[in-house]
Amino acid sequence: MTASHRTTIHILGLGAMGTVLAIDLLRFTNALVVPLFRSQERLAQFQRTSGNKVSIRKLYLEGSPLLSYPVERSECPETFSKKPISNLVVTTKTYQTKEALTPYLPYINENTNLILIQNGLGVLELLKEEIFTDAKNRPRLFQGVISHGVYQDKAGIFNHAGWAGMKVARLPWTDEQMIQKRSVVADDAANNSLVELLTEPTFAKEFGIEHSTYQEMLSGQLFKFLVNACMNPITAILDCVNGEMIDSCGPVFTSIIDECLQILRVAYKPLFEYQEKFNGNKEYPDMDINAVLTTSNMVSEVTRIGCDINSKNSSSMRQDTLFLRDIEIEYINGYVVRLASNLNLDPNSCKVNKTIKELADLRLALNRSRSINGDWRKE
Ligand SMILES: NC(=O)C1=CN([C@@H]2O[C@H](COP(=O)(O)OP(=O)(O)OC[C@H]3O[C@@H](n4cnc5c(N)ncnc54)[C@H](OP(=O)(O)O)[C@@H]3O)[C@@H](O)[C@H]2O)C=CC1
Ligand SMILES: CC(C)(CO)C(=O)C(=O)O
Repeated sequence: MTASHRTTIHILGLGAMGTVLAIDLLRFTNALVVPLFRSQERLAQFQRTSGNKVSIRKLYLEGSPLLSYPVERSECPETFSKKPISNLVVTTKTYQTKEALTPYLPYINENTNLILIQNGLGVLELLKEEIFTDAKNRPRLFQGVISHGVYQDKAGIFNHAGWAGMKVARLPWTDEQMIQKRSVVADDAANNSLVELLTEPTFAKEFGIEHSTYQEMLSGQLFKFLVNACMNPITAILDCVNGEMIDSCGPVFTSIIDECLQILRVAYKPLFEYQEKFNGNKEYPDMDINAVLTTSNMVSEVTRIGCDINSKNSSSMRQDTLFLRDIEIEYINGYVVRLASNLNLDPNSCKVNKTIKELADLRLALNRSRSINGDWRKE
């Protein structure tokens, strides 16, 4: 990339994740960062209340400084320039993806780089089956598995609480492209404008970017999925802070993880067979997935990451149930239930995750009903 060249990157979903990414792109690259809002009203609100600036408090830095950077351009469907989009980041909640993308579909084509930065699984299937159904006009797709932790406080300020990086890889549109050669990574690093931007040395170091093959990213995505499949619904259902359940969560985590892994092993068979087929072949990276994604290892990893490292955190799903917002359960435990059905597995094979999903939905419904009808326990 020449010094004068400026990459434009649109961000659809300027919430916690959109903001943490936008700030570091503005700090460490010369990219033109363009947030896309849902409506003229939300765009005007951003311009009025923030003075066209994105801000975040870096809690992990000495003195917790509040960083603010001006945004040169921001748009919404009504004001959009109607030019093709080169690079698009999607940082909405998973269940908001389709609605958010719809107004911009005429400007997304086979030359667009689209990166999903979201938790959970299932959005790839949604893009294939409901959004980009014409195989000839599909964007180049990427996934970011992000482990940074950001929450919005009562004053509306985003707080970057945990620095933990992001794994990035190109997503395959077909199952046959699931296992990638190292050359795919090298080619994108040299020729793809989005990857070039995300791997610019200063930005990549400061944001913690790890660019890899799909199978390497996927193993990290399944790992993170298991963390979310345990931590998010259980903290929401019990209405507790992550660390409060550290001494007693082992049995329920074991049931959730064991069932998820049995289903994921069928759905992602090429990944679980990777080691015996590809390790030792220089064209592919070596991986040890079967040592990492075991029930006992994952129960201790989920407990360590969820309840110990994030002990003082309130999970994103619990936060959503407290603020009466929709929850991402269909893309976490609900995803495993849909997989079991799509794979024609015995309905009993997903009964733990089905029950956990139903209880999380019930928790949200109960909180919503109490906000209207009052809390009967206090009467
Ligand atoms: N927060 C965290 O620490 C982490 C979050 N994640 C994952 O990242 C993803 C994003 O989460 P997070 O950033 O926390 O979510 P937020 O709710 O903070 O942000 C979502 C943003 O999307 C915007 N949005 C929704 N619908 C539209 C639309 N139709 N058009 C334009 N913008 C829209 C929302 O705007 P509006 O206000 O108008 O609704 C909001 O600004 C989730 O999948 C989450 O699980 C992953 C790791 C950590
Ligand atoms: C890691 C964890 C569970 C931290 O709370 C998280 O990812 C979330 O809250 O969504």
